[in-house]
Amino acid sequence: MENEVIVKVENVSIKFCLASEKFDGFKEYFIQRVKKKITYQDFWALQDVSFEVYKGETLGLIGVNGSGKSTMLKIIAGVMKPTRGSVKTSGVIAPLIELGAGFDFDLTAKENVFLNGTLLGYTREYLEEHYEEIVEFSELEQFMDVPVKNFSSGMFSRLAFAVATIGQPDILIVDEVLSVGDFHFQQKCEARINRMKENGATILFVSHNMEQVRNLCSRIVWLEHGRVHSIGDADELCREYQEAE
Ligand SMILES: Nc1ncnc2c1ncn2[C@@H]1O[C@H](COP(=O)(O)OP(=O)(O)OP(=O)(O)O)[C@@H](O)[C@H]1O
Repeated sequence: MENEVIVKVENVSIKFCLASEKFDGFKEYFIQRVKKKITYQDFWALQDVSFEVYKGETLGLIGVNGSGKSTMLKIIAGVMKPTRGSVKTSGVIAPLIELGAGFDFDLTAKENVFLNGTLLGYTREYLEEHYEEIVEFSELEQFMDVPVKNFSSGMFSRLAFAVATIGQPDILIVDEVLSVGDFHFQQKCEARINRMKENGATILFVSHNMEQVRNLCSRIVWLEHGRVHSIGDADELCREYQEAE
């Protein structure tokens, strides 16, 4: 169906309570809390954000640091609940948000493929079937029996990306993960995302790399201080955004 809405974000706002003081540790925080000496301030990270994502499109979220992009993606992924408003999604979502969040550093790369893959919802059979593909994509053939605590951050990210992207989700959420790894690996990641796109996935993409945003996205939602600044064509808004920076 043409222009089928697959993600509908309606009047989303989210409030965080920020402590007005900083504490050196939990003990100090606890004492001050018991003494009722802590005051809290409301901070609205997103205010009244609405937009729609159409099936098969790649939509980019842009905005300066702290404008609310990651928070918006986490709400769409279901990791956070909005204080007000609603998000409706249809289909399977693969969130590439905090890569390797479920990894156990004492386990080997191979053990982590099965641990993390299971956490991401893949069955053991599916993981066994795709194991070689994961190893090949991450280019870590010689390191699969090494505990991941000995991995460099690039090696770690390569493995985490390879595991997280073996499926074909309906909605792929990509938050800054293309900045991981070296240039060669970034290109491989971009190609894999493009393949998912060709296979019909709808993609929500956050990056500070405007070239990547232009390459992958057709439409943009530009956030400013947690509000929608504008929504429109990727080339046009990327140009305007870069000129405003
Ligand atoms: N769990 C939280 N508790 C308190 N404040 C938070 C929390 N998560 C995010 N924030 C605040 O919400 C605002 C938006 O953060 P967010 O990470 O969504 O921004 P962003 O646009 O993704 O930034 P960046 O480009 O730096 O990744 C920031 O001011 C951040 O400090």
